[in-house]
Amino acid sequence: MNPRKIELPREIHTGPGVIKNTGIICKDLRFKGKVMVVTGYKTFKIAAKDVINSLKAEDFETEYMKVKEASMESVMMVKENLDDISLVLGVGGGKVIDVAKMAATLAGLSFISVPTAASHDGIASPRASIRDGERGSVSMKATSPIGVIADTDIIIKAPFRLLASGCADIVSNYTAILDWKLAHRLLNERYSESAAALSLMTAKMIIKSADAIKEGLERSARLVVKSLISSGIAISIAGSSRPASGSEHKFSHALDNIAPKPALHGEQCGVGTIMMMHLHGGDWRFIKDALKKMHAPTTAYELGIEPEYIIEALTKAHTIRKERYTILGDRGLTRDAAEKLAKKTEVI
Ligand SMILES: NC(=O)C1=CN([C@@H]2O[C@H](COP(=O)(O)OP(=O)(O)OC[C@H]3O[C@@H](n4cnc5c(N)ncnc54)[C@H](OP(=O)(O)O)[C@@H]3O)[C@@H](O)[C@H]2O)C=CC1
Ligand SMILES: O=C(CO)COP(=O)(O)O
Ligand SMILES: [Zn+2]
Repeated sequence: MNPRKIELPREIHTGPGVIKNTGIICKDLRFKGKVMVVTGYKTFKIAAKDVINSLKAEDFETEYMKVKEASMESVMMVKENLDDISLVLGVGGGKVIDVAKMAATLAGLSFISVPTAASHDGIASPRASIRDGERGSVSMKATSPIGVIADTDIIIKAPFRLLASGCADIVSNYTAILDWKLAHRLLNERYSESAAALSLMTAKMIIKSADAIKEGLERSARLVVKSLISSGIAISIAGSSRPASGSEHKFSHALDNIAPKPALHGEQCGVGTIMMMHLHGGDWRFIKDALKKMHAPTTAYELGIEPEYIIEALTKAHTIRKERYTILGDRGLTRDAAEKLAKKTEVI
Protein backbone atom coordinates (compact mmCIF):
# COMPACT_ATOMS: atom_id res chain seq x y z
CA MET A 1 0.00 0.00 0.00
CA ASN A 2 1.53 3.35 -1.01
CA PRO A 3 2.20 5.89 1.80
CA ARG A 4 -0.67 8.37 2.06
CA LYS A 5 -1.02 11.82 3.57
CA ILE A 6 -4.34 13.05 5.06
CA GLU A 7 -4.58 16.86 5.25
CA LEU A 8 -7.08 18.25 7.77
CA PRO A 9 -7.87 21.78 9.04
CA ARG A 10 -5.75 22.67 12.09
CA GLU A 11 -8.35 24.96 13.75
CA ILE A 12 -12.13 25.14 13.36
CA HIS A 13 -13.87 28.17 14.93
CA THR A 14 -17.67 28.15 14.89
CA GLY A 15 -20.18 30.31 16.72
CA PRO A 16 -21.89 33.69 16.72
CA GLY A 17 -19.51 36.59 16.00
CA VAL A 18 -16.32 34.53 15.47
CA ILE A 19 -15.61 36.47 12.29
CA LYS A 20 -14.47 39.40 14.43
CA ASN A 21 -11.62 37.23 15.75
CA THR A 22 -10.19 36.57 12.27
CA GLY A 23 -7.15 38.80 12.85
CA ILE A 24 -6.32 37.18 16.19
CA ILE A 25 -6.84 33.68 14.76
CA CYS A 26 -4.44 34.43 11.88
CA LYS A 27 -1.88 35.87 14.33
CA ASP A 28 -2.17 32.80 16.62
CA LEU A 29 -1.54 30.65 13.54
CA ARG A 30 1.76 32.53 13.22
CA PHE A 31 0.90 34.33 9.97
CA LYS A 32 2.16 37.84 9.33
CA GLY A 33 2.64 40.24 6.42
CA LYS A 34 0.15 40.71 3.63
CA VAL A 35 -3.15 38.82 3.39
CA MET A 36 -5.47 38.38 0.39
CA VAL A 37 -9.22 38.21 1.06
CA VAL A 38 -11.19 36.62 -1.81
CA THR A 39 -14.93 37.25 -1.63
CA GLY A 40 -18.12 37.68 -3.68
CA TYR A 41 -20.14 40.70 -4.73
CA LYS A 42 -22.84 40.12 -2.09
CA THR A 43 -20.62 38.58 0.56
CA PHE A 44 -18.15 41.46 0.50
CA LYS A 45 -20.63 43.63 2.41
CA ILE A 46 -22.07 40.74 4.43
CA ALA A 47 -18.78 39.45 5.83
CA ALA A 48 -15.53 40.35 4.04
CA LYS A 49 -15.56 43.93 5.36
CA ASP A 50 -15.59 42.63 8.96
CA VAL A 51 -12.81 40.18 8.10
CA ILE A 52 -10.66 42.96 6.62
CA ASN A 53 -11.24 45.25 9.64
CA SER A 54 -10.34 42.42 12.00
CA LEU A 55 -7.12 41.71 10.07
CA LYS A 56 -6.15 45.40 10.00
CA ALA A 57 -6.75 45.64 13.77
CA GLU A 58 -3.97 43.04 14.12
CA ASP A 59 -1.65 44.99 11.79
CA PHE A 60 -2.06 42.73 8.77
CA GLU A 61 -1.70 44.49 5.45
CA THR A 62 -4.82 43.39 3.56
CA GLU A 63 -5.93 43.26 -0.07
CA TYR A 64 -9.19 41.89 -1.42
CA MET A 65 -10.65 40.63 -4.68
CA LYS A 66 -14.23 39.86 -5.67
CA VAL A 67 -14.98 36.82 -7.86
CA LYS A 68 -18.18 35.67 -9.54
CA GLU A 69 -17.58 32.25 -11.06
CA ALA A 70 -15.69 29.15 -9.85
CA SER A 71 -13.76 29.07 -13.13
CA MET A 72 -10.09 28.57 -13.98
CA GLU A 73 -10.05 32.18 -15.21
CA SER A 74 -11.12 33.40 -11.75
CA VAL A 75 -8.52 31.17 -10.09
CA MET A 76 -5.71 32.49 -12.34
CA MET A 77 -6.89 36.10 -11.86
CA VAL A 78 -6.52 35.69 -8.09
CA LYS A 79 -3.27 33.72 -8.34
CA GLU A 80 -1.65 36.52 -10.38
CA ASN A 81 -2.19 38.85 -7.42
CA LEU A 82 -0.61 36.61 -4.78
CA ASP A 83 3.11 37.36 -5.35
CA ASP A 84 3.75 39.17 -2.03
CA ILE A 85 0.91 37.51 -0.12
CA SER A 86 1.48 35.20 2.89
CA LEU A 87 -2.07 33.91 3.44
CA VAL A 88 -5.34 33.64 1.47
CA LEU A 89 -8.84 33.76 2.99
CA GLY A 90 -12.01 32.79 1.10
CA VAL A 91 -15.04 34.64 2.48
CA GLY A 92 -18.32 33.61 0.86
CA GLY A 93 -20.23 30.70 -0.60
CA GLY A 94 -18.90 27.56 -2.21
CA LYS A 95 -17.75 29.17 -5.43
CA VAL A 96 -15.72 31.88 -3.66
CA ILE A 97 -14.19 29.35 -1.27
CA ASP A 98 -13.21 27.05 -4.16
CA VAL A 99 -11.56 29.85 -6.14
CA ALA A 100 -9.62 31.07 -3.10
CA LYS A 101 -8.67 27.50 -2.13
CA MET A 102 -7.41 26.66 -5.65
CA ALA A 103 -5.53 29.94 -6.13
CA ALA A 104 -3.80 29.45 -2.75
CA THR A 105 -2.91 25.88 -3.75
CA LEU A 106 -1.34 26.97 -7.03
CA ALA A 107 0.57 29.73 -5.25
CA GLY A 108 1.78 27.36 -2.50
CA LEU A 109 0.06 29.44 0.19
CA SER A 110 -2.04 28.52 3.21
CA PHE A 111 -5.79 29.05 3.02
CA ILE A 112 -8.45 29.89 5.60
CA SER A 113 -12.10 29.11 4.81
CA VAL A 114 -14.66 31.65 6.02
CA PRO A 115 -18.05 30.32 4.87
CA THR A 116 -20.93 32.82 4.87
CA ALA A 117 -23.50 30.11 4.12
CA ALA A 118 -23.89 26.44 5.11
CA SER A 119 -24.73 25.54 1.52
CA HIS A 120 -22.10 22.95 0.56
CA ASP A 121 -19.51 20.60 2.02
CA GLY A 122 -16.47 22.28 0.49
CA ILE A 123 -15.99 24.37 3.65
CA ALA A 124 -13.28 22.08 5.07
CA SER A 125 -12.51 19.80 2.11
CA PRO A 126 -9.17 19.56 0.24
CA ARG A 127 -10.96 19.68 -3.11
CA ALA A 128 -12.05 22.50 -5.41
CA SER A 129 -14.75 22.13 -8.04
CA ILE A 130 -13.62 24.40 -10.85
CA ARG A 131 -15.17 24.90 -14.29
CA ASP A 132 -12.35 24.42 -16.76
CA GLY A 133 -13.30 25.34 -20.36
CA GLU A 134 -15.13 22.62 -22.26
CA ARG A 135 -14.10 20.08 -19.59
CA GLY A 136 -16.92 21.56 -17.48
CA SER A 137 -16.71 21.14 -13.73
CA VAL A 138 -13.51 19.38 -12.63
CA SER A 139 -12.88 18.14 -9.10
CA MET A 140 -9.36 19.35 -8.35
CA LYS A 141 -6.99 18.41 -5.56
CA ALA A 142 -6.41 21.48 -3.41
CA THR A 143 -4.92 22.46 -0.09
CA SER A 144 -7.06 21.67 2.93
CA PRO A 145 -7.95 24.89 4.80
CA ILE A 146 -5.52 25.39 7.70
CA GLY A 147 -8.45 27.01 9.51
CA VAL A 148 -12.22 27.34 9.24
CA ILE A 149 -14.02 30.38 10.68
CA ALA A 150 -17.78 29.78 10.53
CA ASP A 151 -19.74 32.67 12.02
CA THR A 152 -23.17 31.18 12.74
CA ASP A 153 -24.72 34.64 13.15
CA ILE A 154 -23.87 35.37 9.52
CA ILE A 155 -24.76 31.88 8.31
CA ILE A 156 -28.19 31.88 9.92
CA LYS A 157 -28.99 35.29 8.41
CA ALA A 158 -28.28 33.89 4.91
CA PRO A 159 -31.39 32.94 2.89
CA PHE A 160 -32.76 29.72 4.44
CA ARG A 161 -32.62 28.20 0.95
CA LEU A 162 -28.81 28.08 1.29
CA LEU A 163 -29.02 26.13 4.57
CA ALA A 164 -31.50 23.67 3.06
CA SER A 165 -29.17 23.31 0.08
CA GLY A 166 -26.28 22.40 2.38
CA CYS A 167 -28.45 19.72 4.00
CA ALA A 168 -29.30 18.31 0.57
CA ASP A 169 -25.61 18.22 -0.35
CA ILE A 170 -25.05 16.02 2.70
CA VAL A 171 -28.05 13.76 1.93
CA SER A 172 -26.41 13.16 -1.46
CA ASN A 173 -23.71 11.18 0.40
CA TYR A 174 -26.16 8.23 0.38
CA THR A 175 -25.87 7.59 -3.35
CA ALA A 176 -22.25 8.77 -3.49
CA ILE A 177 -21.33 5.90 -1.14
CA LEU A 178 -23.45 3.38 -3.09
CA ASP A 179 -21.61 4.41 -6.29
CA TRP A 180 -18.24 4.19 -4.57
CA LYS A 181 -19.01 0.66 -3.29
CA LEU A 182 -20.14 -0.34 -6.80
CA ALA A 183 -16.87 0.95 -8.34
CA HIS A 184 -14.93 -0.90 -5.64
CA ARG A 185 -16.73 -4.18 -6.41
CA LEU A 186 -16.65 -3.85 -10.20
CA LEU A 187 -13.28 -2.12 -10.77
CA ASN A 188 -11.51 -2.75 -7.46
CA GLU A 189 -11.29 1.04 -7.03
CA ARG A 190 -9.64 1.98 -3.72
CA TYR A 191 -12.36 2.31 -1.07
CA SER A 192 -12.00 3.69 2.46
CA GLU A 193 -14.37 2.09 5.00
CA SER A 194 -13.65 4.89 7.50
CA ALA A 195 -14.31 7.71 5.02
CA ALA A 196 -17.50 5.99 3.83
CA ALA A 197 -18.69 5.37 7.41
CA LEU A 198 -18.09 9.02 8.39
CA SER A 199 -19.82 10.27 5.24
CA LEU A 200 -22.86 8.03 5.70
CA MET A 201 -23.10 8.71 9.45
CA THR A 202 -23.08 12.45 8.70
CA ALA A 203 -25.94 12.02 6.22
CA LYS A 204 -27.93 9.83 8.65
CA MET A 205 -27.44 12.37 11.46
CA ILE A 206 -28.63 15.33 9.41
CA ILE A 207 -31.75 13.38 8.40
CA LYS A 208 -32.39 12.42 12.02
CA SER A 209 -32.11 16.09 13.03
CA ALA A 210 -34.20 17.36 10.10
CA ASP A 211 -36.96 18.63 12.42
CA ALA A 212 -34.41 20.78 14.28
CA ILE A 213 -33.37 22.60 11.12
CA LYS A 214 -35.36 25.79 11.25
CA GLU A 215 -35.07 29.24 9.70
CA GLY A 216 -33.35 31.82 11.94
CA LEU A 217 -32.19 29.30 14.57
CA GLU A 218 -28.45 29.67 15.36
CA ARG A 219 -28.49 26.06 16.62
CA SER A 220 -29.60 24.88 13.16
CA ALA A 221 -26.70 26.72 11.54
CA ARG A 222 -24.26 25.17 14.02
CA LEU A 223 -25.68 21.68 13.39
CA VAL A 224 -25.46 21.96 9.59
CA VAL A 225 -21.99 23.55 9.68
CA LYS A 226 -20.72 20.68 11.84
CA SER A 227 -22.16 18.16 9.36
CA LEU A 228 -20.69 19.94 6.34
CA ILE A 229 -17.28 20.02 7.99
CA SER A 230 -17.57 16.33 8.87
CA SER A 231 -18.47 15.53 5.25
CA GLY A 232 -15.44 17.56 4.14
CA ILE A 233 -13.25 15.58 6.55
CA ALA A 234 -14.53 12.33 5.00
CA ILE A 235 -13.33 13.75 1.67
CA SER A 236 -9.93 14.45 3.25
CA ILE A 237 -9.67 10.89 4.61
CA ALA A 238 -10.60 9.44 1.22
CA GLY A 239 -8.25 11.78 -0.63
CA SER A 240 -11.04 12.42 -3.16
CA SER A 241 -14.64 13.67 -3.20
CA ARG A 242 -15.86 10.06 -3.63
CA PRO A 243 -17.53 9.93 -0.17
CA ALA A 244 -19.70 12.92 -1.14
CA SER A 245 -19.95 12.94 -4.91
CA GLY A 246 -21.28 10.21 -7.18
CA SER A 247 -23.90 9.89 -9.93
CA GLU A 248 -26.12 12.51 -8.25
CA HIS A 249 -23.29 15.05 -8.54
CA LYS A 250 -22.68 14.09 -12.17
CA PHE A 251 -26.37 14.90 -12.74
CA SER A 252 -25.97 18.27 -10.99
CA HIS A 253 -22.81 19.19 -12.89
CA ALA A 254 -24.55 18.21 -16.16
CA LEU A 255 -27.50 20.41 -15.18
CA ASP A 256 -25.09 23.31 -14.55
CA ASN A 257 -23.94 22.92 -18.17
CA ILE A 258 -27.44 22.60 -19.66
CA ALA A 259 -30.03 24.56 -17.65
CA PRO A 260 -30.48 28.26 -18.57
CA LYS A 261 -30.78 29.07 -14.84
CA PRO A 262 -29.35 26.28 -12.64
CA ALA A 263 -30.53 25.95 -9.06
CA LEU A 264 -28.14 25.79 -6.11
CA HIS A 265 -25.55 23.00 -6.13
CA GLY A 266 -26.93 21.18 -3.08
CA GLU A 267 -30.53 21.53 -4.31
CA GLN A 268 -29.67 19.86 -7.64
CA CYS A 269 -27.66 17.14 -5.91
CA GLY A 270 -30.61 16.41 -3.62
CA VAL A 271 -33.00 15.88 -6.53
CA GLY A 272 -30.29 13.81 -8.23
CA THR A 273 -30.06 11.64 -5.12
CA ILE A 274 -33.78 10.78 -5.30
CA MET A 275 -33.39 9.53 -8.88
CA MET A 276 -30.05 7.78 -8.41
CA MET A 277 -31.33 6.01 -5.30
CA HIS A 278 -34.08 4.56 -7.49
CA LEU A 279 -31.46 3.45 -10.04
CA HIS A 280 -29.61 1.72 -7.20
CA GLY A 281 -32.87 -0.08 -6.29
CA GLY A 282 -32.94 1.78 -2.99
CA ASP A 283 -35.68 3.61 -1.08
CA TRP A 284 -36.00 6.83 -3.10
CA ARG A 285 -39.11 7.86 -1.13
CA PHE A 286 -37.01 7.88 2.06
CA ILE A 287 -34.67 10.39 0.37
CA LYS A 288 -37.58 12.46 -1.00
CA ASP A 289 -39.27 12.61 2.43
CA ALA A 290 -36.00 13.58 4.12
CA LEU A 291 -35.39 16.42 1.66
CA LYS A 292 -38.97 17.64 2.07
CA LYS A 293 -38.51 17.75 5.87
CA MET A 294 -35.44 19.97 5.28
CA HIS A 295 -37.43 22.22 2.92
CA ALA A 296 -35.07 21.26 0.07
CA PRO A 297 -36.46 20.86 -3.48
CA THR A 298 -37.59 17.40 -4.60
CA THR A 299 -39.00 18.19 -8.07
CA ALA A 300 -37.96 19.98 -11.27
CA TYR A 301 -40.66 22.55 -10.55
CA GLU A 302 -39.22 23.30 -7.11
CA LEU A 303 -35.77 23.62 -8.71
CA GLY A 304 -37.27 26.10 -11.17
CA ILE A 305 -35.96 23.98 -14.04
CA GLU A 306 -38.02 22.72 -17.01
CA PRO A 307 -38.47 18.88 -17.22
CA GLU A 308 -36.71 18.88 -20.61
CA TYR A 309 -33.43 19.95 -18.99
CA ILE A 310 -33.76 17.32 -16.24
CA ILE A 311 -34.12 14.58 -18.87
CA GLU A 312 -31.23 15.94 -20.96
CA ALA A 313 -28.97 16.22 -17.89
CA LEU A 314 -29.78 12.59 -16.98
CA THR A 315 -28.73 11.44 -20.46
CA LYS A 316 -25.48 13.46 -20.28
CA ALA A 317 -24.52 12.84 -16.62
CA HIS A 318 -22.32 9.79 -17.37
CA THR A 319 -20.07 11.99 -19.55
CA ILE A 320 -19.09 14.12 -16.53
CA ARG A 321 -15.90 12.89 -14.75
CA LYS A 322 -15.78 9.74 -16.90
CA GLU A 323 -13.04 8.32 -14.68
CA ARG A 324 -15.51 8.12 -11.81
CA TYR A 325 -17.61 4.94 -12.28
CA THR A 326 -21.17 5.09 -10.95
CA ILE A 327 -24.58 3.41 -11.38
CA LEU A 328 -24.88 5.39 -14.63
CA GLY A 329 -22.24 3.10 -16.14
CA ASP A 330 -20.22 4.11 -19.20
CA ARG A 331 -23.20 4.45 -21.55
CA GLY A 332 -25.56 6.34 -19.26
CA LEU A 333 -29.33 6.56 -19.55
CA THR A 334 -31.23 6.54 -22.85
CA ARG A 335 -33.72 9.35 -23.27
CA ASP A 336 -36.69 7.05 -22.67
CA ALA A 337 -35.09 5.57 -19.56
CA ALA A 338 -34.29 9.08 -18.28
CA GLU A 339 -37.86 10.28 -18.76
CA LYS A 340 -39.22 7.13 -17.10
CA LEU A 341 -36.86 7.55 -14.13
CA ALA A 342 -37.73 11.23 -13.61
CA LYS A 343 -41.48 10.45 -13.80
CA LYS A 344 -41.32 7.35 -11.57
CA THR A 345 -39.57 9.38 -8.83
CA GLU A 346 -42.06 12.27 -9.23
CA VAL A 347 -39.27 14.70 -10.19
CA ILE A 348 -41.15 15.67 -13.37
N1 LIG B 1 -14.78 21.91 -3.10
C1 LIG B 1 -15.70 21.11 -2.61
O1 LIG B 1 -15.42 20.11 -1.90
C2 LIG B 1 -17.12 21.45 -2.89
C3 LIG B 1 -17.43 22.48 -3.75
N2 LIG B 1 -18.74 22.80 -4.00
C4 LIG B 1 -19.00 23.89 -4.92
O2 LIG B 1 -19.65 24.96 -4.24
C5 LIG B 1 -20.46 25.69 -5.16
C6 LIG B 1 -21.84 25.83 -4.57
O3 LIG B 1 -21.75 26.71 -3.45
P1 LIG B 1 -23.02 27.59 -3.04
O4 LIG B 1 -22.66 28.29 -1.80
O5 LIG B 1 -24.24 26.72 -3.10
O6 LIG B 1 -23.17 28.60 -4.25
P2 LIG B 1 -22.51 30.04 -4.48
O7 LIG B 1 -21.11 30.08 -4.00
O8 LIG B 1 -22.78 30.38 -5.90
O9 LIG B 1 -23.39 31.03 -3.55
C7 LIG B 1 -24.75 31.23 -3.93
C8 LIG B 1 -25.14 32.66 -3.67
O10 LIG B 1 -25.31 32.83 -2.25
C9 LIG B 1 -24.71 34.06 -1.89
N3 LIG B 1 -24.40 34.06 -0.47
C10 LIG B 1 -23.42 33.39 0.17
N4 LIG B 1 -23.47 33.65 1.50
C11 LIG B 1 -24.52 34.52 1.67
C12 LIG B 1 -25.10 35.15 2.81
N5 LIG B 1 -24.63 34.96 4.04
N6 LIG B 1 -26.16 35.97 2.61
C13 LIG B 1 -26.66 36.16 1.37
N7 LIG B 1 -26.16 35.58 0.25
C14 LIG B 1 -25.10 34.77 0.42
C15 LIG B 1 -23.49 34.16 -2.78
O11 LIG B 1 -23.04 35.49 -2.75
P3 LIG B 1 -21.84 36.03 -3.68
O12 LIG B 1 -22.55 36.47 -4.93
O13 LIG B 1 -21.23 37.15 -2.92
O14 LIG B 1 -20.88 34.89 -3.93
C16 LIG B 1 -24.08 33.69 -4.10
O15 LIG B 1 -24.72 34.78 -4.76
C17 LIG B 1 -20.47 24.89 -6.46
O16 LIG B 1 -19.60 25.47 -7.38
C18 LIG B 1 -19.96 23.51 -6.02
O17 LIG B 1 -19.30 22.83 -7.06
C19 LIG B 1 -19.78 22.13 -3.39
C20 LIG B 1 -19.50 21.10 -2.52
C21 LIG B 1 -18.15 20.67 -2.24
O1 LIG C 1 -19.77 18.79 -4.33
C1 LIG C 1 -18.91 18.09 -3.85
C2 LIG C 1 -19.15 17.28 -2.64
O2 LIG C 1 -20.40 17.63 -2.07
C3 LIG C 1 -17.59 17.98 -4.54
O3 LIG C 1 -17.87 17.17 -5.55
P1 LIG C 1 -17.17 17.16 -6.99
O4 LIG C 1 -15.83 16.57 -6.72
O5 LIG C 1 -18.09 16.31 -7.79
O6 LIG C 1 -17.10 18.57 -7.49
ZN1 LIG D 1 -21.74 18.63 -3.39
